[in-house]
Amino acid sequence: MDVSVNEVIKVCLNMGMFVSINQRLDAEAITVVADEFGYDVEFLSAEEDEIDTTIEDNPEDLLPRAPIVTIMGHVDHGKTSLLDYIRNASVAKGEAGGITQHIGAYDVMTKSGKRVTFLDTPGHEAFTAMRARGAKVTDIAIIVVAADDSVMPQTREAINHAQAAGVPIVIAMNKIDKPGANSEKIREELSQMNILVEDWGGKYQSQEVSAKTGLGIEDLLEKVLLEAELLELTANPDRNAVGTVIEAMLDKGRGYVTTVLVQTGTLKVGDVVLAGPHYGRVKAMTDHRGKKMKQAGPATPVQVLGLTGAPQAGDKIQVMETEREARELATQRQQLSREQSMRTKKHITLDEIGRRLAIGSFKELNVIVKGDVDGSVEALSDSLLKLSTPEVKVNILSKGVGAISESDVLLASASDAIIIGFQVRPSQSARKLADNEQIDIRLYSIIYNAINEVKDAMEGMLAPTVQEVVVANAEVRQVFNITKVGSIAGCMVTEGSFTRNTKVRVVRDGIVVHSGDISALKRYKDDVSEVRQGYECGISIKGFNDLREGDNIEGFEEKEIKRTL
Ligand SMILES: Nc1nc2c(ncn2[C@@H]2O[C@H](COP(=O)(O)OP(=O)(O)OP(=O)(O)O)[C@@H](O)[C@H]2O)c(=O)[nH]1
Repeated sequence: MDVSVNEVIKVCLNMGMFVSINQRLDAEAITVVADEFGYDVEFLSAEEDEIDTTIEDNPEDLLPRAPIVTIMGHVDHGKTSLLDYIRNASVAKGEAGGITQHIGAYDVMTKSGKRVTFLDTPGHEAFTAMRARGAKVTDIAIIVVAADDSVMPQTREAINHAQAAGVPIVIAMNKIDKPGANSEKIREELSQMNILVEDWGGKYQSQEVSAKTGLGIEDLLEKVLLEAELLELTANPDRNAVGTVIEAMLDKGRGYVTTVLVQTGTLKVGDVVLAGPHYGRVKAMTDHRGKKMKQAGPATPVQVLGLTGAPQAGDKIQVMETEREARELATQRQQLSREQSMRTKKHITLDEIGRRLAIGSFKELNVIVKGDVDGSVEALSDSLLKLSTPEVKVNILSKGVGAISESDVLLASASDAIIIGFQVRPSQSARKLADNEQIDIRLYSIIYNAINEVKDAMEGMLAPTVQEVVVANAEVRQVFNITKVGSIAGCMVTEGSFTRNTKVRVVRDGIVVHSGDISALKRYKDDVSEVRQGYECGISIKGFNDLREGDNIEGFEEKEIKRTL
């Protein structure tokens, strides 16, 4: 802007911001300061802001590359077994020698001579955690369903997570060797969630497999390859490599060991790389059998030695021209991340919708719905979908019964969604993660309120509303049933304080089982007016005698919240 630092500082001070010359301003402050001097600010996205890793490739330089596959599914349906079988089967084909190591990813050759790369951290949590960090690695998801079991909650979740990411799905019906296996039942159950497999005239490929005997696994890989062909996956091997960090650790003998999945270009021994806030020169590379490699092309997983620290899974890694440039950028990133750990990135909230509508950048509202019973989840999801307007589309990314979990919060973070809970609560860890990630979790006990609030937000007119604010929490440690009085819960107040007038909710396994008022609040035998955090007390609840050990009693107040749009 061609103004002196002192002038900038003066403007900041006038706005009540006490800044120093070394301080970074946030986007909002920058806009205001620039405006003072008659400038408009245009923000580039974080990636554009740094170095250009998206060098345009000439179409003629692009060559087909192997697909990158993640395996997801319900607990014990055979994700790990399938990954292990595929890995070991490829060793048997004459490549034996090295001992297979779990380095986070591996690639195999199919019988038809094509390569497929697998991410070796099964499960949708890992998949979505990467996505939440901005890394898009997976091309295709294999959803494993045990044919002797059923489509389970985590099967549904995995499908939702893959779909939210726009990643095509291939179904593997596993454990087909077992006497109780019934793949027809699985097809039926999948169809109920709109996943119609090809055998039933749908678009989803599926394959019966056994991770124990290997039956059907070659066919499964061929189907994955077919799916990959439709995606026309290409990359330019003839450029500086860019990839994603899959995992990293400190090895006593070898220093920092980083598993990298090269996505484009070719990574070579001797290259200088920048990986998140770390850098280094590639000293050596090995594949998942410990075999030394001189170079690694697109879709190849390699273990890299030579970095100065351990980047996080999902960090981007890229080749730099000079070590000096890499070091400077690494230092800059370390400083930025220190500063940014205080701020968090802005995810969508209901209150934020009005602002985004006003600047015309709001086209889709992504929602995750959790509820206490199937009926209410369906009713709520249907009504929310109907709120779509020509301007703003409502997408239900995922819906399900049960407490709001960490995996829900991760999905919200990866897909910029809000979470709506009906008569359910977030688990402790989910609440913490949501705080960190700044995810808007809205809890309702009346469907009508949920729909109205979202509707108002979408019309850009969230009126002042009454919001419930949790003011106290207690754990039920013991329950006494006293004739004529009913049940009294012996509790420990773990947060805030309860008074006799505090409204309460009983939460069991994340689901609200009762809402109402306290009828008695006691310390030992005496009635008291207040009990604070860290104290034990007895609580009984008006008209509710089903208190159980392990329940949580949540105290809340209704506060009028003024919306500022
Ligand atoms: N008979 C039979 N058993 C299988 C098959 N696949 C997996 N199993 C068994 O099922 C159990 C669970 O398999 P895992 O591979 O650990 O399942 P997973 O989905 O990775 O489980 P988590 O890692 O706990 O989520 C193990 O005891 C396996 O031996 C199969 O095709 N046939």
